[in-house]
Amino acid sequence: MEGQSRTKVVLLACGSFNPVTNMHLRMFELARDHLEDTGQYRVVKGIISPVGDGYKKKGLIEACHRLEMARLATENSDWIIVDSWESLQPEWVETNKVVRHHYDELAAEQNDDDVDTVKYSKKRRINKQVYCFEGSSHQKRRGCPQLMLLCGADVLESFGQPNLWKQEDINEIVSFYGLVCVTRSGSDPHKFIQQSDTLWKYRRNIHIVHEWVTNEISATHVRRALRRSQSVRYLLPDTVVHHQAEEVMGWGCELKTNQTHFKN
Ligand SMILES: Nc1ncnc2c1ncn2[C@@H]1O[C@H](COP(=O)(O)OP(=O)(O)OP(=O)(O)O)[C@@H](O)[C@H]1O
Ligand SMILES: NC(=O)c1ccc[n+]([C@@H]2O[C@H](COP(=O)(O)O)[C@@H](O)[C@H]2O)c1
Ligand SMILES: [Zn+2]
Repeated sequence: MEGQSRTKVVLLACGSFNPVTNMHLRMFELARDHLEDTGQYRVVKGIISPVGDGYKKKGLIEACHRLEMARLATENSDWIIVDSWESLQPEWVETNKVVRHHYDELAAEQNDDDVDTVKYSKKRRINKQVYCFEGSSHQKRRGCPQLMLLCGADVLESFGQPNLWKQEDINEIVSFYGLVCVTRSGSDPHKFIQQSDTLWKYRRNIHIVHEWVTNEISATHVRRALRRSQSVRYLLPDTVVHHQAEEVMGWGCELKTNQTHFKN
C-alpha cells in the first residue's frame, strides 16, 4: 500500500510516568514498527499524557516533575511529544475522556487545515460519519488521523478488575479508537482477549505487539532503587537522571545521595 493510502495513526499513552523510563519510550518505537509493518498504517505522532495529581496513587510525585522528566526524555525524539492537558486537570480524568479530548484536538487541527479550501460549516457537514454504539454517538472525521490508545498488557488486564473501568469506556476505546498493547512479563494479553466477550468482538482493533527483548523495567523498580540510593542509570534517559540529581541539589535536600522526591 502506498504511503498516501495508509491510515495515519496517532498513539496516545496514558499512565503515571512516575518517572518515565526507557521502556515507556521503547513502547512507542515497538508500536510504530508493528503498525507500519502491517502496511496499513503510518504512525505520525506519539503522545505521552501523564496522569494528574488527582489520581492519588501511592508515591505519585507532583505532575510538574513527571511532566518535566517526560519532556526531557522525549527531547531527542522527532515524533513523540508530551501533553500536559490531563495532568493539569484538577480532578482525575478517566482515560476514555482523555482519549476523547485528544481526538477532538486532532479533529480541530484537521479542520484548521481544511478551512482554507472549504467553508467551515460545509466541511463540518461532509466531514463526519456518525458512528453510534451503546448510549453514545461519535463522529469519525474523514481525514483525521486514527487515535489509538497505547498501553502495556498490565493495563489491558486491568480492564478485568472489578469497578476500575466503566464497561462503556472499554467499549468505546476498543470499538471506536483502537488499542495497541505491548506484552509485559506476567501478562498474557491473547488469553485475556480470548476470555472477554467485548475484547474478542473488537479483537481486530486491538494490536498486540510482542516485545521479544523481555525486560522488567518498571517505574516501581526505579523508585525502589532511588529510595535505596542505587543507580538508575540506563533504566532512564540520562537527561532524566540528571534532572533528578539537580532537583535534589536545588531543594537543598537533607540527603547527599541520588535519593530524590520519590519517598514511597
Ligand atoms: N516494561 C514494560 N513493558 C510494557 N509496557 C510497559 C512497561 N513499563 C510500562 N509500561 C506501560 O507504560 C504505560 C505507563 O505505565 P506506568 O506509568 O504505570 O509505568 P510502570 O513502569 O508500570 O509504573 P509503575 O510501576 O509505577 O506502575 C502503561 O501502559 C504500562 O503498561
Ligand atoms: N477507568 C479508567 O479510565 C481508568 C482506571 C484505572 C486506570 N486508568 C488509567 O490507566 C493508567 C494506569 O497507570 P498506572 O499503571 O501508573 O496506575 C493511568 O493513566 C490511569 O488514569 C484509567
Ligand atoms: Zn504501571
